[in-house]
Amino acid sequence: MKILQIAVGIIRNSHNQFFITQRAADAHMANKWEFPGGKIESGETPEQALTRELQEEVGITPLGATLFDKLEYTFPDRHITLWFWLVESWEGEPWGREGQPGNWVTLSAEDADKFPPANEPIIARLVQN
Ligand SMILES: Nc1nc2c([nH]c(=O)n2[C@@H]2O[C@H](COP(=O)(O)OP(=O)(O)OP(=O)(O)O)[C@@H](O)[C@H]2O)c(=O)[nH]1
Ligand SMILES: [Mg+2]
Repeated sequence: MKILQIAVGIIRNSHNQFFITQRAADAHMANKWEFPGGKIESGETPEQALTRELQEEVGITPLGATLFDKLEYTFPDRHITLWFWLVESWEGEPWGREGQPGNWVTLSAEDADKFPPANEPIIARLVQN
C-alpha cells in the first residue's frame, strides 16, 4: 500500500471562482478535475511543497496560504493525506503549464463528482461560503 502526503492549492479569485485543472488520461483518477498540487517530497514542509507544485503546474507563486483542511483518504491501492491550502493571493497568472486543461470555474455542489472522491467534503464546504 502506497502512503502519500499531498499538498494542493485551492486558488480562489475575488469573483469566487476557482482555478482547477484536469488530470491526464493516464494518471491516477484519470480525467478528473483537481486543485493543482502533488506529492510532498522528503525534507519539504507541506507549505514548501505547495509553493513548488503551484509553480511547476500552474506557474504562480502563492503570496499567502491558509490551511483549509487536512484529510485522509484510502483508495484501493493507496492511502493519502491531503493538505488543502486556500490561496487567495499570488504572483503571476495561473495556466496549465504542463499542457493540462485549466480553467476558472464557479463551483456548485453538483460538481463534486467531477473531482476525486476525497474532495467531496471540500467541495461541499467551498460552495457554502
Ligand atoms: N493534485 C491533486 N491531487 C488530488 C486531489 N484530490 C485527490 O484525491 N488527489 C490525489 O492525490 C494524489 C496527487 O498526486 P499527483 O498525481 O498530483 O502528484 P504529483 O503532482 O506529485 O504527480 P507526479 O506523480 O506526476 O509527480 C493523486 O493520487 C490524486 O488522485 C486534488 O484535488 N488535487
Ligand atoms: Mg499533481
